[in-house]
Amino acid sequence: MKLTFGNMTTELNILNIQTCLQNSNNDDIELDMANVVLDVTLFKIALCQLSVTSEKNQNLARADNLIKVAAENGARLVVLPEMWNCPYSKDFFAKFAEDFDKEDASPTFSMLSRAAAFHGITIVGGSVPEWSNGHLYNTCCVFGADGKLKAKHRKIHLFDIEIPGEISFKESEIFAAGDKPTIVDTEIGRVGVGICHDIRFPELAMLYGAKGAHIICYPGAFNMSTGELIWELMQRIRAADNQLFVATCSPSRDSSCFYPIWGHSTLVGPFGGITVSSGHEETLVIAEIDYSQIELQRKNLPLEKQMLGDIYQFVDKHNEEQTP
Ligand SMILES: NC(=O)CC(=O)C(=O)O
Repeated sequence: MKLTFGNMTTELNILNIQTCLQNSNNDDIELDMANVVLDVTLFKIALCQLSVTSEKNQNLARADNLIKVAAENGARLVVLPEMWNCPYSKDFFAKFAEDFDKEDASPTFSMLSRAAAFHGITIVGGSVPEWSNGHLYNTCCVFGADGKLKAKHRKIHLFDIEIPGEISFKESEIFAAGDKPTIVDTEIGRVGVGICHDIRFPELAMLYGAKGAHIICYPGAFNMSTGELIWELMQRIRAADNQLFVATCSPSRDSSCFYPIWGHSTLVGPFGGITVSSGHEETLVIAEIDYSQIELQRKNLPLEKQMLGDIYQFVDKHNEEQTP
């Protein structure tokens, strides 16, 4: 297993990782953002770019282990990929799905909850297929450091694509779509959640930005065609437009499967620059997040003040209110 930091990929070596981390102090600061007061503004995030197999138990064990390594290396927020307990394939989604309301019957839910509590970390649990009331969803669970479920995001925008000769895939043939955005207060700040194709819809990210998100996490599994073209672009523009952090986490690539995945799990800062990005192999990416960068970027370039509300306005339909 490799570990990635900045431009460097290394065999797991704790000293190496830590000497590469930015030298910054740990002073807590208060952010003037949507009245959110945080007690942590500088912390490590881990992106678990997992290799996914057709053995669910193996996938769970791999994820459990990578979460442990991430926590041992100081990560306070761990993000998993889209569809990490199950191959990204219509042949597997229903077979691997779990009903989270029956916790005893949901090994995935139990493992994530236990790991979050044991390590005292926040986990954005990637996504897995969920059964609920006869429907199948592509769902991300967020667990707090006490192991309790904090939020559940069901992929809102299902990925239907038809590029002749390249790719044909219709999630809507098997999944039902989620019907609401997900923004949640955690120990490491206010987190907006989207799953893969959700990243293509700027309004969702704007909504999270307007509601004071510090970071948007997008577990994703972009394919080879769209991955090369726009995976990085999407993340950078969502971060730059909204002046916040964006983290993506993908499964690693298996070139022999029906849906080879692009990989390249990434952290982007509020200036739109890439903090760290992986290749396509299995890896654990650890990086430092400093929320004072959000404040700095917004002070240097006050987009919110420069917006022309009398010419255009963003309407938050979900709450039937206008923001900002
Ligand atoms: N899983 C997805 O939603 C894939 C996607 O968006 C892509 O472009 O690939």
